[in-house]
Amino acid sequence: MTKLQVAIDLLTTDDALALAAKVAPHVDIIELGTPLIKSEGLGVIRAIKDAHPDKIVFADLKTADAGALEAQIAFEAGADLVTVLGTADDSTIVGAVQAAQAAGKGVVVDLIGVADKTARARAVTNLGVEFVEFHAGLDEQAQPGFSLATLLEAGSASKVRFSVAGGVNIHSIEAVKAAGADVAVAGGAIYGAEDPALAAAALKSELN
Ligand SMILES: O=C([C@H](O)CO)[C@H](O)[C@H](O)COP(=O)(O)O
Repeated sequence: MTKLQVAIDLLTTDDALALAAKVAPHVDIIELGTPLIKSEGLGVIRAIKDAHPDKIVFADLKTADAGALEAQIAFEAGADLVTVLGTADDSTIVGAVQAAQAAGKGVVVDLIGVADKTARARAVTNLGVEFVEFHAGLDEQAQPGFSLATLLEAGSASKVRFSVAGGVNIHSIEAVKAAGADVAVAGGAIYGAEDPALAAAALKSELN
């Protein structure tokens, strides 16, 4: 079954905790967004893991270098999964994977900015990552003509374990599931909703 991941792109630990409390019953994975971690530091990872020990806590580090070190400090702070950029050198990904294996945790490779996402997804899967994120970032989503469909086609073609992030919402989540994604990531569709719990529940029900 496709899991639901909420991406918390808010800027304070208090706001992240408040949102997580509302949506946790409806999601499988709680993601601390890159801007949140940059704003609050690793303490926000510990705060969310302490509040939700039963959830998979995903630290969206978007690591580009020093893979082992960055992964290790996030795992020590309570993260279960960390992201490394697909544009990083293979040695950075391997370093993070080694830190994950030592901690009994996992690495996700974020394909944001990668030209041939399908080929890179296959290559990094061979390095031992948990899954690969087919991701169109917030800036790419804002470009005229952006389409999630291209991302879904690339994910399906990869034949590896993958998640999809790129403005996934109630209108597109069924297509994400149909594409064979292991995880559907939704940020703005949940934290930007008038009732985030209701929005998360509606997204989850599309995946069941
Ligand atoms: O990873 C993300 C982005 O780079 C900012 O950190 C988002 O969390 C991801 O794109 C999911 O958010 P939505 O696109 O708003 O669904």
